[in-house]
Amino acid sequence: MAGPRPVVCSGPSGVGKSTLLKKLMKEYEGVFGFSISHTTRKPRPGEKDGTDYHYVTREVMQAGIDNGDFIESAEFSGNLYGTSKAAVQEVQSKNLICLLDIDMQGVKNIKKTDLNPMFISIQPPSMEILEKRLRGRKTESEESLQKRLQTAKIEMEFSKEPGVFDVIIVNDNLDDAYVKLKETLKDEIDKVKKMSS
Ligand SMILES: Nc1nc2c(ncn2[C@@H]2O[C@H](COP(=O)(O)OP(=O)(O)O)[C@@H](O)[C@H]2O)c(=O)[nH]1
Ligand SMILES: Nc1ncnc2c1ncn2[C@@H]1O[C@H](COP(=O)(O)OP(=O)(O)O)[C@@H](O)[C@H]1O
Repeated sequence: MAGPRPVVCSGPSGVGKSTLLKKLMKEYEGVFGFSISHTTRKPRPGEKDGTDYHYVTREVMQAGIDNGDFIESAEFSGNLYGTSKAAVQEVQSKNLICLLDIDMQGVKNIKKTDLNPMFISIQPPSMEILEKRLRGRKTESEESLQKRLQTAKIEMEFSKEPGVFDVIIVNDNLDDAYVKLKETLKDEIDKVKKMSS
């Protein structure tokens, strides 16, 4: 039987998706499970293979895609990213709320599947603040940063299309955005807690 309804979080690079999702998983251990995507990008300092992503070569990833192992996949800023069927099944088999952190193309493609998640858009207060956060993270080269900012503009336009997202959260003050995220997910959190008690 299918578990609780999955949750998709999407938004431009540097907006704070990972920060918010990590907070959520820390506070609600045993409620949420992260869908660990595959990517061809290199791990950043502090990122762990099998926790943040499965880091693979383009050849391995493409073979998996050709083999039908992925629910969706996309090219983002020169790298491949994708959600494997196994990643989602792993979380759902434990009856946890499956959290997916995916880009705009992933959102479009997931809408064509029967996953039926809640779609949440995380937005920056402004493009200036987004750039400041991305620079402050110190993970990107100038070239990668510019690419991400270009894509961010397209993602921001997409998020304004009616009916794409169920909820829009502006991540200005982190604590406020986190409270809004928790409020959005309150009913699902309560359901999972009740089932496991
Ligand atoms: N379509 C899709 N996008 C993904 C997947 N995993 C991560 N992404 C997106 O890829 C983009 C780049 O992710 P990442 O390299 O970790 O950079 P960050 O967003 O700046 O932390 C982000 O928009 C993620 O949401 C996936 O499995 N599928
Ligand atoms: N509300 C916020 N105010 C200030 N800085 C933030 C806020 N949310 C996240 N950050 C910082 O912005 C940077 C990008 O956040 P991150 O979670 O990596 O974004 P994403 O996963 O969306 O790419 C990180 O350095 C993070 O600590």
